[in-house]
Amino acid sequence: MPNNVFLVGPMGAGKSTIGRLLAAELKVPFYDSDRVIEQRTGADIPWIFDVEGESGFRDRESAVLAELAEEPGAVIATGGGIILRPENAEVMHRGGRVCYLTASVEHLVERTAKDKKRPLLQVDNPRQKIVELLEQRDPLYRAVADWVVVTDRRPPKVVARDIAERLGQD
Ligand SMILES: Nc1ncnc2c1ncn2[C@@H]1O[C@H](COP(=O)(O)OP(=O)(O)O)[C@@H](O)[C@H]1O
Ligand SMILES: O=C(O)C1=C[C@@H](OP(=O)(O)O)[C@@H](O)[C@H](O)C1
Ligand SMILES: [Mg+2]
Repeated sequence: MPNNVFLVGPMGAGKSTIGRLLAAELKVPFYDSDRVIEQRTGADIPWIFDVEGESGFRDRESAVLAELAEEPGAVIATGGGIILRPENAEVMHRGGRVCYLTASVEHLVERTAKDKKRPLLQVDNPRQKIVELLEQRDPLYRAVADWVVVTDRRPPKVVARDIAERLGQD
């Protein structure tokens, strides 16, 4: 039975940042599904969205997730849209435990404003887009998650330790 930890949640929740720290804390490998998709494609995410569309990106994302879920014990940061395809929820359940990382809209807006690598947020009103995505996706994150961790006003290292402790209790 694989014993991976999957981090799910909205853009800016800290999945990539906290995932890396959590893996170091647990001394297990770390994978960020977005980075693996970019390696396999030989192009970055904005290029994939531009040329292949969101559905092309989702196809690649599901294939990479299925591959990473075969790891025996790793921390896997997913992209914010991983829960859009129901089969991905199944794959994560079979592959280990799922932690839903989230934060207030204010924090998500602030944390995602710094770079332009998220195609879905390159709109006139990213805040409104974040709110809409959360409304659509929050129930899906909750449905797949074994537990929820709020990252507001807590540095990534503290959140990583909190998750590591929680994993040790299970
Ligand atoms: N708990 C936190 N407190 C403050 N800043 C954070 C926190 N978690 C992440 N960040 C910052 O927010 C930005 C987005 O984080 P990232 O890990 O890429 O999120 P995600 O992968 O969930 O989209 C990065 O600049 C990161 O340093
Ligand atoms: O929410 C989404 O649909 C997406 C989130 C991104 O990952 P992060 O959640 O790590 O920013 C990345 O997969 C892509 O831009 C699409
Ligand atoms: Mg990320």
